[in-house]
Amino acid sequence: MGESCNGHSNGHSNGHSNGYSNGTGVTHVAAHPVQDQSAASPYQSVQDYISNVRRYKIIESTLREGEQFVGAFFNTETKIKIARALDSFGVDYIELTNPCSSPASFEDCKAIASLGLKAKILTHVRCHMDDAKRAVEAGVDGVDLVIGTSSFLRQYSHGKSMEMITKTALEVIAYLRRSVGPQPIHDWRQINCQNVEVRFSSEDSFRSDLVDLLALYKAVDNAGVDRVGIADTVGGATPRMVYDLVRTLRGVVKCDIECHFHNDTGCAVANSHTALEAGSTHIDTSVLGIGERNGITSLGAFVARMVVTAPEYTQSKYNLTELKALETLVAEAVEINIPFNNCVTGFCAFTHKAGIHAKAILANPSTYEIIDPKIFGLTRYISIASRITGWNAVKSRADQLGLTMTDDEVKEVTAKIKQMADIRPLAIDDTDSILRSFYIKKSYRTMTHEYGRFYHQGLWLCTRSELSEFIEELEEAISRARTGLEQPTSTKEWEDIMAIIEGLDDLRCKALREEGKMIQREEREERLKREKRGKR
Ligand SMILES: CC(=O)SCCNC(=O)CCNC(=O)[C@H](O)C(C)(C)COP(=O)(O)OP(=O)(O)OC[C@H]1O[C@@H](n2cnc3c(N)ncnc32)[C@H](O)[C@@H]1OP(=O)(O)O
Ligand SMILES: O=C(O)CCC(=O)C(=O)O
Repeated sequence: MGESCNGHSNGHSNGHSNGYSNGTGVTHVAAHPVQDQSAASPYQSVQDYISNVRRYKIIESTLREGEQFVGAFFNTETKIKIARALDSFGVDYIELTNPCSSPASFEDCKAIASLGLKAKILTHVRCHMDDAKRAVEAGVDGVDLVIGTSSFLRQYSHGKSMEMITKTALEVIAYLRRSVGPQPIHDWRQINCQNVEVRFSSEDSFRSDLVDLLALYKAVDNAGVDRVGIADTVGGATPRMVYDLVRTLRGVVKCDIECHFHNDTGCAVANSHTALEAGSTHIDTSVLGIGERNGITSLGAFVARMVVTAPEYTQSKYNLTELKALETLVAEAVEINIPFNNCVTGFCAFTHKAGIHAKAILANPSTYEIIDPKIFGLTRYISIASRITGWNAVKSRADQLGLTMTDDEVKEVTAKIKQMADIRPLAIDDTDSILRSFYIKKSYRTMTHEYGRFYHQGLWLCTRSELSEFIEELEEAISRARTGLEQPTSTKEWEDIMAIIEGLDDLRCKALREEGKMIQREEREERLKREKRGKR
């Protein structure tokens, strides 16, 4: 049985107070190292020559894509707070809203670019000369160019043909290159000595013509971009589609490949992982996945996935224990709750309920956990307040509360908990109360019995060592009775226990007085003996 924690339980898990936690009847158990999964875990994907799962980079777009979330409004101060928190978490890039969006967007871009963060600061702009110029003025480390390439976007968004897109893209890329320093035209990559990165991305890549798309990517790659991007703008791609497209593109361009997945059909994290397996190098995320419509790959869910796939890389590169605070910061900024079923930080993400699960979790958490909550600075919990609770879980709770019980007693009290849980949902306080009441009744019986024994044992038959032993036993009994007193379930029980304590205390005083007298007697006898010896 795993070690249990003596901390008190308040029914909250992972620090959330979103209205569910008070009634969940959960209790936390001590962190228990997950069995080493590094060697044999089937969840770590095969590392072939093309896969980047063990060297991926995160382009964090809460301050760009996230600002497209309907509820988002970030003032400058909040943007800076979020940027600093992302930087501290360890993301490689922070992407900001187009500085053309508004005067404040431009100023915020400039302010964040001058913070001196470790993360590179990017801004996301239309593949258009005016936007590119403004991006450079904002002083960012890199510019993410984007333009729609699907027939939908060509017709209904910007109205450009593929030829026009290619022409504009090459002009803008050339401009960005010029704007960042001297041009050793023979080798575009050396221009990077100015530390400005250029990425070119197609919007709606999966609904774009593959031949056109690859030709465009080849052209911009030759023009010297640092990355090309693929975007599943409407969130319709499946992992297999992602694998095919990224794998094909990997064979066409030399530069890095960034991927951006919307979550309309719930595939964003899976698609991100698959993209890395297929040769993508950079993944776009946002905190809690916020973005246009229902958003994109969530940073937290993505690192949860990657800590399983690539534990050493992910844990050494990112400060995972900061995830909760980061998500809380963003959740508060956009006035949402962290969803109950959020990966890692959802309030029940590490809460185990069914008796079979709880027993095994107490013995070894790896039996029902793929991630050790400790990696994220969090705690696992066991719910012990339902009809599907088992005695092993109840025993662990009794241990936490410091209530010593035999297995048979725990089984008896488990039956009582189930009886009550069949009638109505229980909170942790209910089960604790059942446990305590059971314990007090048992202790009361024992105490009454002990009291009688002590009382009748009396003080007159004792030697001094018997008396000391008797006092020790009394003190233990008083302390046990006090434990009962801390957990009374009714006034009557409280009064009974008080009476017992007073009785025991009285006996203890008498015994101490007796002991004192004995000591004095012994000392007097000793003195007399010494005096007698002296006279002789
Ligand atoms: C899928 C994505 O998330 S892509 C990124 C989306 N991000 C944003 O839209 C950033 C926030 N947007 C904004 O602040 C504004 O839309 C701005 C400043 C970019 C443009 O604002 P406006 O000039 O008022 O235009 P509006 O938003 O109505 O329409 C978009 C314009 O961009 C054009 N456009 C769209 N994509 C591109 C592109 N990749 N390259 C060039 N032009 C483009 C459209 O044709 C349209 O131009 P129009 O004025 O000739 O009609
Ligand atoms: O720039 C990109 O790669 C992605 C743009 C975007 O937000 C999208 O297409 O959904």
